[in-house]
This record gives sequence, structure tokens and C-alpha cells, in this order.
Amino acid sequence: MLAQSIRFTKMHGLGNDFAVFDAINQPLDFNEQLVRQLADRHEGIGFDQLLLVEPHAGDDADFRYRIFNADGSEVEHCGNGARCFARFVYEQGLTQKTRIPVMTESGRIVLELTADGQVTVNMGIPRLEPAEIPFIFQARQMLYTVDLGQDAVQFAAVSMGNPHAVLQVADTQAAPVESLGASLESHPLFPKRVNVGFMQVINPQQIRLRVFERGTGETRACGTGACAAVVAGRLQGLLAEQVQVDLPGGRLQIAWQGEGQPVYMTGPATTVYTGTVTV
Ligand SMILES: N[C@H](CCC[C@H](N)C(=O)O)C(=O)O
Repeated sequence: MLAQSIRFTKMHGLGNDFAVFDAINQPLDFNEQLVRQLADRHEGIGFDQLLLVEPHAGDDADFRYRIFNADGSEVEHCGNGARCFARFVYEQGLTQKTRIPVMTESGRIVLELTADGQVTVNMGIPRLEPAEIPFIFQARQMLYTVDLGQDAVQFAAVSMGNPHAVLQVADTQAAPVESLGASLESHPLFPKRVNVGFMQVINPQQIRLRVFERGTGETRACGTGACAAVVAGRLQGLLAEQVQVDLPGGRLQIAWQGEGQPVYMTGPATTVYTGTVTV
């Protein structure tokens, strides 16, 4: 097959990094193996996720954007990616709007580019029934206890369109993110695997959070993970409506009024460079 040179833009949201591809103005066809190859930080571009910007027929959204983890798996939602998507389509002149509706695998979301250079995203309504996560458990609980062989682990389960397990820890720095994150990520009770958050409550308006992401491993920030942690914390009566979430890569502002309401996330989106890659 002839080699093809395709344009991409490297971006990040608090260090959670992306390669963003315009599939409106250039024909693109990615498969799992190619995504993995491009994700490689030595032989490829290197990123946590690949974002694909596509046209959307219909008046409910202007674009569709698809998300692929570094392992090539396509996923439903990406909070940091949504903010970078909004900045990308605006900076590339694909839209003049600052309020941008977009279709994702998990449904329609609305992104707002604010005057201070941040992006606010209506992340949708969290889903809490085990079947909606999906998580194999007989009934919804505030906290689930699962036996991991040598010891049991307790967590909340939340879907932001993508699955999250949220554990509360005394100190995120000392949390077994790599080992426990990896064993929970692929636990059979999560048929679509799961993102694993380690949350330390500082006070009702502030948490620290580290996330072992499904299909990628620990990232420097996770937007859907920040939303899921605030939902889990609020349902346990630990957190207020507006929470500062301090991740290794920086701070997100999360707001949630309660069950049945959408979660709002505000944070930065940074463009690093634009390049071409030969595939
Ligand atoms: N690893 C996630 C997708 C990316 C989410 C994360 N980068 C974010 O900012 O929400 C999953 O498999 O559901």
C-alpha cells in the first residue's frame, strides 16, 4: 500500500495528551493496530488517546468526534479530549462558534470556549445502575466490596458514558495505582474493563485524584475520572456541589447538583504543535 502523509495536531489537557486528526478534510481510516503503532512514544507520535474529528449529518450537532485509547480500543467519552476537541475545531477554523454541540459514542455533549481560554463541558448525566456501568452486581450500592484474592477492595461505580471505579484513599501519593489499577481495570466483573480512580478528600470543596485509565494506564489527568470521583464523593456525603480536583497534571473545576443532573467540567486545553505522520 502506498505510504500516506496525514496531518495531526498534538494537544493536551493537563498533561493527558492527544493526537487530533481532521477526518473532514482528509480521508482517514484507522484500525486498532495503526492506533497502537501511532500511540507508541518511541516509534510513533506518542499519546494517551487519538481523537478523530468527523462531520455529523443532522442539526443536533456540528461534528462527531471519536476517541481511541493507546491500546487501540475505541471508547465512549473523554473529558480532557472534549476540551481539546473544542479548541481544535475553533483554531482550525472548522467552526466560528464558541458554543459547540458534538456527537460522541456516549451521545451529544455541548462544549463552551470561555473568554479566559478555558473550556466548560456539559459532561452529561452520570449513570449509576450496575448494568449501565457496566458492572456485574445484583443491585446498585453506594460502595461495592470485591474480593481480589489476597484482600478485598471497596469502590463506587459510576458511568460518565465510560466506566469508572472510584476508591477513596488516605494519600494519593502512597496509593497502589499501578498494581491495584491494573488488576481492577481488567477484572471480570467489568465486562468492558474500567477506569480506576484513587481519590483523597482534602475537604468538601477539594480532592486529590490519580487515575489508572482503561486502555492506557495512569495518565497525568482524566476528565471523566474527575467527574466520576466528584459524583461518587457527593453520593457518599463527602463533597460539596463545586469541587476543585487536583490531578498530577493540574486542576479541574467540577460541578454537580445531584442525581439526574449533568456534571459540568471546566479546565484548559493546550495546543502543542501540528505535524504530519507517514502511515
Ligand atoms: N481511558 C478512558 C478514555 C479517556 C478518558 C480520559 N482521558 C478523560 O479525560 O476522560 C476510557 O477508556 O474510558
